[in-house]
Amino acid sequence: MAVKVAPSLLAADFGRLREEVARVEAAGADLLHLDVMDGHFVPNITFGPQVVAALRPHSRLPFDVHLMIEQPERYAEDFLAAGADLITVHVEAVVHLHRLLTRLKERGAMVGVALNPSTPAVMVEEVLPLVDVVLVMTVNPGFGGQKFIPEVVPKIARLARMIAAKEKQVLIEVDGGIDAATAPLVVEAGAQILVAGTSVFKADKVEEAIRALKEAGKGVEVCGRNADRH
Ligand SMILES: O=C(CO)[C@@H](O)[C@H](O)COP(=O)(O)O
Ligand SMILES: [Fe+2]
Repeated sequence: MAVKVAPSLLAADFGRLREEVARVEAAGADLLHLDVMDGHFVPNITFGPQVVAALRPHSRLPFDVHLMIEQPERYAEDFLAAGADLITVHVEAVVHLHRLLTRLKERGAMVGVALNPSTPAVMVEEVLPLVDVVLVMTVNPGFGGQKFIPEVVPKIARLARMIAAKEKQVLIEVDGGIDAATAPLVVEAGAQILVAGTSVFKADKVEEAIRALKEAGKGVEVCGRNADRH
């Protein structure tokens, strides 16, 4: 499968969100990554479902909503109603994860589970049959423009092996500090969706930045086989 690129709106100009979405869509983005932060789970606050709903009519891209909030079970359905296609919750933020994922799947959503850099891969093993995506944070969540944490790469490979053993299609998404230099490392370990904020929105040429991320995936076999090297 070709690597997909999900520009993170966190690095966009918040005064011109609609134009910024159009800019990355025209430049070849595959999904739009929307970071929701509550000032509790992470030390930063972004936006709520109203912003997602306001952007929804202006883009054909699948909306990939990354909830960095406590008690996501209180708000996840509001984001679905606002137009999220894929909704991702942090395993560290939910007590009854199986219940929440089941409820969201029943609503027809694509669902993801996210892991902070310090959270082991095994924390998602029991819910793999319920999810479409595992989001591996390659920075500590809360801010854009942080430095990629290379120690997370072996966890991507472990997850890829875990998924291959279950014979269920689950995509691995990576988020934080992804650019043309770090993308090959995560793709080789098994990542299939690359979230990129700074390296896309702050690039001189957005189209070239997206192309460079996709190129990073070419010639690298993904998902499981290369994972054995780690
Ligand atoms: O979820 C987050 C941060 O918590 C990310 O989605 C960032 O927005 C990625 O930004 P860059 O590291 O690519 O600048
Ligand atoms: Fe994110």
